[in-house]
Amino acid sequence: MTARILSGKEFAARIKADAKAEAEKLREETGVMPGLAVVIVGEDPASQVYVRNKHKACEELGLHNVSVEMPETTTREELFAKIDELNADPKIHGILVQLPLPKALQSAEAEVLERIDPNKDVDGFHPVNVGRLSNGAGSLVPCTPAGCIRMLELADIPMDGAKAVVIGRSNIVGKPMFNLLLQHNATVTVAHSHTKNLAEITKQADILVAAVGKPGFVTADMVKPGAAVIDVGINRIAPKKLVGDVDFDGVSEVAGAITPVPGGVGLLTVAMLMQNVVTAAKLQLKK
Ligand SMILES: Nc1nc(=O)c2c([nH]1)NC[C@@H]1CN(c3ccc(C(=O)N[C@@H](CCC(=O)O)C(=O)O)cc3)C=[N+]21
Repeated sequence: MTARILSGKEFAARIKADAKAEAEKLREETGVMPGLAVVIVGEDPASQVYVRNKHKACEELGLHNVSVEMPETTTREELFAKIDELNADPKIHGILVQLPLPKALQSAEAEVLERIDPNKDVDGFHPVNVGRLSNGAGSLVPCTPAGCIRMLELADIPMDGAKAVVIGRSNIVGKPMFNLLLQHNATVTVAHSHTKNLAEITKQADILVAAVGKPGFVTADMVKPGAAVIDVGINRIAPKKLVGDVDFDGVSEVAGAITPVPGGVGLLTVAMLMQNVVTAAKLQLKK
């Protein structure tokens, strides 16, 4: 069997088209165009690529967007002041502080994320939004997991009653993915670096999500025939060579559906960010 390739490009286009229509309707009704501010501290080259992709998407949708570039030497107080300014700016509905922060600021990460107005938190990383998601009332949900769920819906891959296994327990992917799959009535297991007999567990999955950060970690012998395999990994193994956490060639012989890297989940992440900017604008107009 050869797996159906779930094209990030195709599903991202549908998510962006929906967000664009919603943004245009909002503009007609209220005169407000949703706006995004991306704050990038320091000069991590990978971060610069992602930030560029986010701005391209904003341009494509006609969203207002600004890029705030701050030097590597930025202090915690300077970053707080910038966030306060964006929180108060009526043209900005979404604020994203690109992670990882430079080393000197990493210990302040939680405080930085909590400084963002929860209704402008388009990453869904603020504890208020984490709590809302956990309670089943999330509106600003982390973009990568939300994009994966939307893709499963659009691809008609059933979650209700399915057995889902998520490998990885990060705040950005693993934990929110667990909550979203659970809300869609999947039976969810979260596996991680201390999990014993991992292959035995992953082989039961109808939906397998890999968010580990290790190139080629998921191999064909770990996958149930016909499963949907979602590869969240982004591993740069050479300057221009990006691979996922899944051994794509081997696993695509066993799986029923699989996302490629690049061209998979990364594109869904950016598309769902656009949707979150529109959702955030609506939340603020309601107040
Ligand atoms: N506060 C915050 N929010 C984030 O959402 C966030 C972040 N920090 N830090 C880094 C990660 C990573 N991320 C990606 C965005 C786009 C692609 C993307 O567009 N990928 C393309 C091309 C990638 C390439 O060619 O390098 C693809 O997979 O085809 C990937 C990864 C957002 N992140």
